[in-house]
Amino acid sequence: MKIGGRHYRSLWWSGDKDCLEIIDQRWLPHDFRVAELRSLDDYATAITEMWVRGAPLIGATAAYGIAAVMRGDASDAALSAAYDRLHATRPTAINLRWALDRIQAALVPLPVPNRAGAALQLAHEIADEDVEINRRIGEHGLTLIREIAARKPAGEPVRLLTHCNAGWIATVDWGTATSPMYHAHDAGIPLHVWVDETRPRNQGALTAWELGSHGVPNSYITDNAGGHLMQHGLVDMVIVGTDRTTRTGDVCNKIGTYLKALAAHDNGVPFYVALPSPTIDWRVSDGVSEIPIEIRNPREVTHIQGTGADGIAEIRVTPEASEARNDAFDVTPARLVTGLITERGICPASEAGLSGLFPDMAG
Ligand SMILES: CSC[C@H]1O[C@H](OP(=O)(O)O)[C@H](O)[C@@H]1O
Repeated sequence: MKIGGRHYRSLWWSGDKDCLEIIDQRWLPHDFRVAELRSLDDYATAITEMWVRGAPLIGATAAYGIAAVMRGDASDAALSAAYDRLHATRPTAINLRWALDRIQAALVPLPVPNRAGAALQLAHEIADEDVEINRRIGEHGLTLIREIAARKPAGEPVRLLTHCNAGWIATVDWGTATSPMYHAHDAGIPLHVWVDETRPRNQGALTAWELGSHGVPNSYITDNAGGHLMQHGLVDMVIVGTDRTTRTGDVCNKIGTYLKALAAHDNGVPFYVALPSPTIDWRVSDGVSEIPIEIRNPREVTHIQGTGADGIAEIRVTPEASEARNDAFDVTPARLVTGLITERGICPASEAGLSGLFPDMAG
């Protein structure tokens, strides 16, 4: 992703500073700030407080967190403590466990003196793999957008709707749901993206910011508008990301995704999910009953962050005494999902579909 003409990943290891540098998403879209993560506390705070967010990016950050700890203490005890601390940061995105399990399995058999170097190398590999996975998701998703474009008069934009930010800034690069958008835009296909604001944290503003930075036309809409736009024939396809998808194709994603899927189903609008394979949880079959849903601080609901004459500020939107509940994710049953766009191709949201593409992982 280019910002001001310079290519950035969402995070990168700085050999000079001997730390991980991240784009600190707390201040986006109003301010572009880079933060440095050094200690285990830094990494845990960055994930918990959403300095970095998005399932794939959380996983990559955790891998670098283990690598950072190994540079100081590569003992079994330190590895185990770091795993537990990072695993406890956020419960829903499966990429966190996937990355921690992968790096722990690689390090445990190694002699302690070899672990720091191996951990950093594996963290780099996880980050690089994410970029390639998302690039391929973009290529496969592009075929769907091309098919829609072919049915339209020349020059008429393909209208996509997306929820939350499953974009470049939710991954190391490209994004998942946004990757097909970038590929289609770069291929010259006219697009218009309806971007759900995505209360309570308004991650849609991140999507609007990154799409705008790449020149992709988009409109920021309220979460409640999507169904209405579909009823009026203004949405050709919905494409969202996921934080954890079951082996049967149930899709856990940002709160509100389920409602969009219901509206899409009711209006015959294709509903696709961009799904990197590290986001598949092969251990669970029923998403609604088995996926842990993160309950976040109600303050994220009662207050909203924005910018104005005095810079970035947070204001209360509810009465002082109001209580709030902040479930951060919901689960869309596979029956409402038209298809899953993976790095290996597009498949139905079903156990047969996923195991057909990933026989080496399905077990
Ligand atoms: C490419 S996965 C992005 C996924 O993660 C987001 O959740 P959060 O912002 O809380 O980390 C959202 O569910 C996105 O779809």
